[in-house]
Amino acid sequence: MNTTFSDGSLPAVRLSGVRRTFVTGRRPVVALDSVTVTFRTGTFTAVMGPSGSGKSTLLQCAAGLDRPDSGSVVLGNQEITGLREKQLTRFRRENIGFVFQAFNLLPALTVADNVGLPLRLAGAKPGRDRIDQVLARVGLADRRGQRPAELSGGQQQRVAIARALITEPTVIFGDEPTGSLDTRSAREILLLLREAVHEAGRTTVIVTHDPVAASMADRTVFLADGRIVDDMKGASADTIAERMTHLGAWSASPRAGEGVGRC
Ligand SMILES: Nc1ncnc2c1ncn2[C@@H]1O[C@H](COP(=O)(O)OP(=O)(O)OP(=O)(O)O)[C@@H](O)[C@H]1O
Repeated sequence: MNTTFSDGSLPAVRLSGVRRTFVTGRRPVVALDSVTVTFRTGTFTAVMGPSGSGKSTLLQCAAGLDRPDSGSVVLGNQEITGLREKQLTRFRRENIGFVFQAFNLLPALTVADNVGLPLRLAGAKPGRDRIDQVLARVGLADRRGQRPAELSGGQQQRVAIARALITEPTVIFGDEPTGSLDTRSAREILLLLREAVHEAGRTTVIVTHDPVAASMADRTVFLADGRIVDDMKGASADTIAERMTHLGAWSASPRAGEGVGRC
């Protein structure tokens, strides 16, 4: 059951006591250790932490792409951990938008067909006006007939954002959405995500290694060893980078020091 915050806002996503363990070798790896966190409607949150701290697992569980061993995930008013696979797939299609580091566009389809794909998969015929409207929002109105390979990385990611927006999802999840982009394109993508939050009221949660990207979110949640160890609102890139340094992020990560001051 969802509760309302004192300012009247609703939680878009609530994870309660979420635990996720992977067993591959002899010892189980606890990727998430009783994580409880709420993402409010109309907010932009960045999830940071050292490599292997559980960021992607958190995102996957929150988005219903992975199932926790225990605990609950409520998206809007729907508890998703108990849904059967078919119901979950349908729920994801209708309520969640995804943006991945690798864009995940279909190369044989035009930009317009890529953007309309989530509606087609849901059995609806995407209207041309609707697609054009969303493409205009990401600044690609004149690219509707092109194939992804004819676009830059930043433009491809803008197509992926348009595809995520077309169903007007409750939540947009991004797993390192700026990880493959140059500084300028990364900033443009983050501004678009911010616009989706602050102008259209979407809730957005991204995983990032970049303190500058995180500083463009309203809030940064820090993970270490599968637990939430800090939660900052409106922090600067320097403050976020310092926190990451204290978590041993740069020394433990193969991406040592990467990201600071990227955007
Ligand atoms: N499918 C899997 N099978 C086995 N172990 C996994 C699996 N997925 C994640 N893990 C383990 O769970 C832990 C958390 O992984 P996760 O990918 O969530 O971390 P992360 O913070 O996103 O890391 P990175 O920043 O390097 O992408 C790691 O120890 C990882 O090896």
